[in-house]
Amino acid sequence: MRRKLAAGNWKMNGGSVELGEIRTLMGRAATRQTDMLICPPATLIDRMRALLGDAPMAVGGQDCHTATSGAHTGDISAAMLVDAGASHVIIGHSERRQDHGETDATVRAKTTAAWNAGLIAVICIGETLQERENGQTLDVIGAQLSGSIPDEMTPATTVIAYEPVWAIGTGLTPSLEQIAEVHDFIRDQLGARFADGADGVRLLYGGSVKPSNAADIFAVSNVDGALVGGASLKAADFGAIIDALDAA
Ligand SMILES: O=C(CO)COP(=O)(O)O
Repeated sequence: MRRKLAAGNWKMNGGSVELGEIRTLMGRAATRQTDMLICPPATLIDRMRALLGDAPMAVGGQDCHTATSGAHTGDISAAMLVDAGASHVIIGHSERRQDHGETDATVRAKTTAAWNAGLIAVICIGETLQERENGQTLDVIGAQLSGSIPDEMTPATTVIAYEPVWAIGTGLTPSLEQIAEVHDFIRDQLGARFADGADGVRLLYGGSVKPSNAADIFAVSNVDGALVGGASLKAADFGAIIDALDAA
């Protein structure tokens, strides 16, 4: 049985003030029906981990470099994220693919770097609106899966987030049937490629998840949780999403 996971991606938002929002979520972590992960900006990882103390909430980065160290101004290695207190890292978010030209090969190399440092990789995939309108969604997802995930994948080290690019920050979401189609497809693809244990990999849906649509989305087959952007910045909203996941 896969444990559910509520993951928040703060993106390039949040500072000392927003950090305090975490306190109100700490009580919910005690229920442990749903695993919780927050990925704040790298500047907050250390302080967030310290603030959480022993609370069973994971803290993650939003990206890491492929190299372990070296002359890469502005970049952060996976080992540095671990040193700051992170246990997870988001890799291949569509905003990184778009803004920084990250390809499936980049995502694959970063994932290996993350694993080598002991991090759990949250690998993001998803189609653009044009790709969906062209009927290419499953082809795109299939190619991203095979290109982005290294052969050494295990359920313990990997989470996959399906985030349709056109649903991110837009208030738009795919229909429940469309979400089911993609999540079932991802599960099948993983099963075909990774005989052992692919069934244990958690599949998150991301893209305009909010309290009002969370319960419906979490009832969809092969949806094991959510990767939440905007709504994860407000403790009340993220808490309501966690509640929906707990009840699913
Ligand atoms: O990109 C996302 C999470 O990684 C989703 O963002 P929103 O929840 O703001 O649409």
